[in-house]
Amino acid sequence: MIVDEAFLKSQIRTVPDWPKPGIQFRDVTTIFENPQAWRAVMDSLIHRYMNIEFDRIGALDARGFLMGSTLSYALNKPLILFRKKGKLPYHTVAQDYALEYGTATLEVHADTLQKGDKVILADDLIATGGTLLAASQLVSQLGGQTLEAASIMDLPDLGGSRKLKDAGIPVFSLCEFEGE
Ligand SMILES: O=P(O)(O)OC[C@H]1O[C@H](OP(=O)(O)OP(=O)(O)O)[C@H](O)[C@@H]1O
Ligand SMILES: Nc1ncnc2[nH]cnc12
Repeated sequence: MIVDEAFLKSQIRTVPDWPKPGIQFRDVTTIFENPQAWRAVMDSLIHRYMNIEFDRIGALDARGFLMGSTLSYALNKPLILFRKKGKLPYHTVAQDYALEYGTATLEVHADTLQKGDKVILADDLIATGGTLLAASQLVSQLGGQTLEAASIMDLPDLGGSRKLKDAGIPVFSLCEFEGE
């Protein structure tokens, strides 16, 4: 089962000029508020990963937490939280990255992975790819491997999915906003 792309796109709100002029903000809160759309999104992702061998789900702060949590529950896999800087209490490893509208640092607990672990990363959206690339660099730094990066939507005009693929990270998105 895979959600219909046109239906999914129609359920995502676009907010022009937020948080900065020129940015078309793709607002996924409208998916979370819509049980039919949210269930279709999560059923699609669960279906994709239910027969694949992997060890952990990595969820990206903040909207990726909702996807990662649901996948972890449904597939009975450990959940790793990749958090924005300064939120995790124990020993961490950190990676700086650039966003469409700023810079940030992602952290994860240093003992969150075992060497050789295969990880599925989950985030709502791929724009420049900086966030997912930073998470996959942290996975590699800890001796793991990113099996795939899963997102609800890809914004290919910003080049992120291409950048991830070029870095050897397979990408899966349920819909794309291209040239719009
Ligand atoms: O592909 P990229 O250019 O890295 O952009 C994608 C990231 O940007 C958004 O998060 P944001 O950093 O705005 O933070 P939030 O989830 O805390 O709102 C989105 O949820 C992704 O995590
Ligand atoms: N255009 C966009 N819409 C929503 N979230 C984003 N994160 C980075 N770019 C974004």
